[in-house]
Amino acid sequence: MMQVGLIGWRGMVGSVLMQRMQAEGDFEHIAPQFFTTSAPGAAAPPQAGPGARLADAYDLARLGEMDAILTCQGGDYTSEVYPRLRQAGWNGHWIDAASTLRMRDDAVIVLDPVNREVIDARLAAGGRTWVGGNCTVSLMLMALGGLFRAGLVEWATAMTYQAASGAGAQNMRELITQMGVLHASVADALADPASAILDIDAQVTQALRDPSLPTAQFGAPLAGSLIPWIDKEMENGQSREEWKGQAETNKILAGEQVIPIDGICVRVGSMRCHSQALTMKLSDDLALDEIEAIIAGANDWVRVVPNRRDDSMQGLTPAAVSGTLDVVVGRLRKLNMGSRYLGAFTCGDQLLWGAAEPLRRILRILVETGR
Ligand SMILES: NC(=O)C1=CN([C@@H]2O[C@H](COP(=O)(O)OP(=O)(O)OC[C@H]3O[C@@H](n4cnc5c(N)ncnc54)[C@H](OP(=O)(O)O)[C@@H]3O)[C@@H](O)[C@H]2O)C=CC1
Ligand SMILES: N[C@@H](CC(=O)OP(=O)(O)O)C(=O)O
Repeated sequence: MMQVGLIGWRGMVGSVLMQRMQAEGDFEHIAPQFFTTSAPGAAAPPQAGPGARLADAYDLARLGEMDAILTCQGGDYTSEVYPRLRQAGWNGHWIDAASTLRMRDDAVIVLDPVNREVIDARLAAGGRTWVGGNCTVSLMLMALGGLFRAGLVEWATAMTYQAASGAGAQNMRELITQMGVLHASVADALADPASAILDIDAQVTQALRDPSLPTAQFGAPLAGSLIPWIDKEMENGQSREEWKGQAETNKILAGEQVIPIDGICVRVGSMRCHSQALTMKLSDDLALDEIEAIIAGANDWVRVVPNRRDDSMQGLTPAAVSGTLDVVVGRLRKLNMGSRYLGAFTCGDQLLWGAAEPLRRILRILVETGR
């Protein structure tokens, strides 16, 4: 059985990964060894078998015994351990949630419902480094990969509405705490049907701007507001999250021509679903029902939501898809700019297809192909 080292398994992404691996019976096909950066020697999760202990995630010798290592520990861990392990001659499979290695030539960004043939080609060529994509990019391609793969997208803009979870567990907590503070600031007035809404609004705005509102994680109020910047600044005026849109999409698709992709990435008060409003220029003037069929036929998880008010309000939202593997696409229509300009709105769980699921699936592919 394949010896698989798991690192970062108790973090937020790692916990979702563990749930999915358990649900899909993945542990029956591997011999797991759980590692830790904080508590070597402590009891390992039950999947490791009776009496199993956590190994030290910085113990290169122990890591080197693994056939595959799957880490959700973060970029600092990858930067510290990956080069040293490879320099020491370790030739196992490294599977990673962090962005650190994504753009390296020897790494494949894995999203097998979209780029299985890229994965297979690299496997056949002896590939050993597999990295999950940026959540926004992976979710866009799960939603609209059919159009991209059919060569129909000349360019695209993605205007995003990204969940707190993309910034980490502490940020999710801070969002809810902010919501609570705002509510508490007007709870009495809310309970009184006769109170004036403009007074309530003024109190909420005051609470939003008050230095006592907890903002240590986001650096700004998110509840009752939004934050139009995600990740670092690039010199060209993009945020790094926006830069990833074109860079990672084109690497995943591995096409011959670069498809221009750009947009503005915005953090909103959603818990764990990223949404995106897209404009695409198509290379062909296809009928809308043909477009919908191409999108819907691309993989088993994408679901086209009819462009109707009720369907959109009930089915095309974080509330509808959170915690599921469904990736919904709707608001599909030709825009006023012309018949080759398509509008779309998509939503998906950023901890599932945006983070854990592509990693779980590449591990399963490695197990099944015996590479
Ligand atoms: N958040 C996201 O949406 C995405 C994240 N990623 C990548 O995944 C990495 C990990 O992200 P995320 O899962 O959010 O990170 P977390 O902060 O939730 O977990 C990272 C590690 O922190 C340690 N830790 C310390 N205290 C706790 C605690 N109370 N509960 C759980 N773990 C704790 C654990 O290491 P130990 O057990 O060794 O102590 C854990 O593995 C990111 O750095 C990023 O590179 C990729 C895609 C999306
Ligand atoms: N940056 C994403 C989360 C993510 O996937 O990041 P990365 O590309 O570093 O894995 C967000 O904040 O929503």
